Amino acid sequence: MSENQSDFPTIQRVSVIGLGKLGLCTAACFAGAGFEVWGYDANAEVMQELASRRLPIRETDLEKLMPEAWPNLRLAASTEQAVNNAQVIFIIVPTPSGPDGRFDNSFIEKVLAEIGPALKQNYDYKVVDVISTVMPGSSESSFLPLLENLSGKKCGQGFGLAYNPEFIALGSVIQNFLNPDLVLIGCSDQVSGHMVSQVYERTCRSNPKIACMSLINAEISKLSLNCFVTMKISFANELSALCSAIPGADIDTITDALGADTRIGNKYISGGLGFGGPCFPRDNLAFQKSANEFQKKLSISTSVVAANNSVVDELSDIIKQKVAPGERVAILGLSYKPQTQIVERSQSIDIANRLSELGYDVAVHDPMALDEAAKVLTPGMDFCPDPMDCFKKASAVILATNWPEFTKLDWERAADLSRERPLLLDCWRAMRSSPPRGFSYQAWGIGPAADCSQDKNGESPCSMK
Ligand SMILES: NC(=O)c1ccc[n+]([C@@H]2O[C@H](COP(=O)([O-])OP(=O)(O)OC[C@H]3O[C@@H](n4cnc5c(N)ncnc54)[C@H](O)[C@@H]3O)[C@@H](O)[C@H]2O)c1
Ligand SMILES: O=c1ccn([C@@H]2O[C@H](COP(=O)(O)OP(=O)(O)O[C@H]3O[C@H](CO)[C@@H](O)[C@H](O)[C@H]3O)[C@@H](O)[C@H]2O)c(=O)[nH]1
Repeated sequence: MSENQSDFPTIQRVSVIGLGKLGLCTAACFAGAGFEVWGYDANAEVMQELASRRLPIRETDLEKLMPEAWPNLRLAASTEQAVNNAQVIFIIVPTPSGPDGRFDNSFIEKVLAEIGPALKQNYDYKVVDVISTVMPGSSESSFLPLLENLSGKKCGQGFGLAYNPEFIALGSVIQNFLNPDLVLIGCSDQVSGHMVSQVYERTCRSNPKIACMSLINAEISKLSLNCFVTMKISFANELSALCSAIPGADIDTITDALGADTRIGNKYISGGLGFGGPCFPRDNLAFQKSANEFQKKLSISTSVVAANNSVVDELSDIIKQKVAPGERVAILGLSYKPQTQIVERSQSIDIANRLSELGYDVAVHDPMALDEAAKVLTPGMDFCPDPMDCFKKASAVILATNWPEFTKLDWERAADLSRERPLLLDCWRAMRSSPPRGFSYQAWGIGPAADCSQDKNGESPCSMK
């Protein structure tokens, strides 16, 4: 294959199959960059909403992007039409984790079963690009043979295959998509790699590194990257536990210094409650499972999961030491991170359930996630749409998810409603600079001598960073 750029087709038309939380944002970003985008989702309600120019999902900046995107966004009537009308076909359907921790490819395979016959009828070179997170080895062992069988064409000659996972966090999907550090493209052949690269070169505003590699290397890279980041998070969280036990220690001072070393970097070392959500916890398990299939063990990844699980033990131990079972513990924040109603694998939920099992009277509040939380919390907890109701006769309050709203609560009233001087356990040190009066304030990651409520001059040593 020649290296001459003019040998590669210019990309003007793409399609996106699966218009969910990631897919719709992807389609909007490509359309906003000027591509003709053909979107298709199997859910008729999603298609109806979009046909009426309503957004079926909420994501920061999506609405702002749509005036540029709508004119280029077309709705396909079927997968077949999405294939016929595009040069690159992006697939972003769910890959739920099975009971053994492996990602399930059945949604992708269902889409490929429709794409294969459509490729057969087309004579131009099209690239099928899987964005959904998959197990290493899926492209070569499953996707490629399926497409070859159904299209009657050879991959790399009659069509191309790419695996091109995204590194985007919910709540900042658009920002992350348009300004990535890295675009990862696994491809079956050089032409496919160039075709997919072109789409990102035109769409991304951050001039990212575009890493083109084999399909298997991209599959391993995706899981490695996420698991490496969780290792950083868990390292900082273990350090937080250690600092909590050492007089005078301060996690924020330490991680500020560590983060200044560019070998470490200052992102994802907050020292908090631990990671949850629909991605990180699943990725570690899938990575371990994948290694097992090659008769290898990933001891670091295993330890990361154990360290992440231990945060709940550490925090419930603090409560057990200071509050007797039967007393009321208020938990503020249930979603796995602020600004979302997603509670999947949320550490806050795990803490609430643990304390309830231990016999505490648990009251919960979240600005957005109460309804979702009700589906996964142990029955019998007190659900408080008004956060003030949580404080009534509470002996302890855990600031679990770092919603900015919580620092702005009427803390004087909260203290009045609670029992005499309740424990306020601040998992993210959100209120360390001005701990509310009337509470016994304990910031996770701050050693005992720096306990803000014990300063003899009436000043807060926690503000002395
Ligand atoms: N959401 C994230 O932050 C994120 C980040 C990185 C990677 N991912 C990965 O992206 C994939 C999708 O995640 P999501 O959060 O967008 O999921 P989602 O459930 O929000 O959306 C998936 C969409 O696919 C549609 N769909 C299912 N089967 C289909 C079919 N046969 N044809 C057409 N449409 C079909 C569904 O109707 C749904 O709208 C997953 O593999 C996930 O792991 C997600
Ligand atoms: O210093 C930190 C930073 C994050 N977290 C936790 O980590 C989890 C994940 O947070 P975030 O990365 O903001 O959200 P996700 O939407 O889960 O995004 C992750 O998962 C996606 C799916 O794989 C990837 O695409 C993203 O790159 C990756 O950041 C949350 O529970 C956070 O509270 C910490 O505990 N400490």
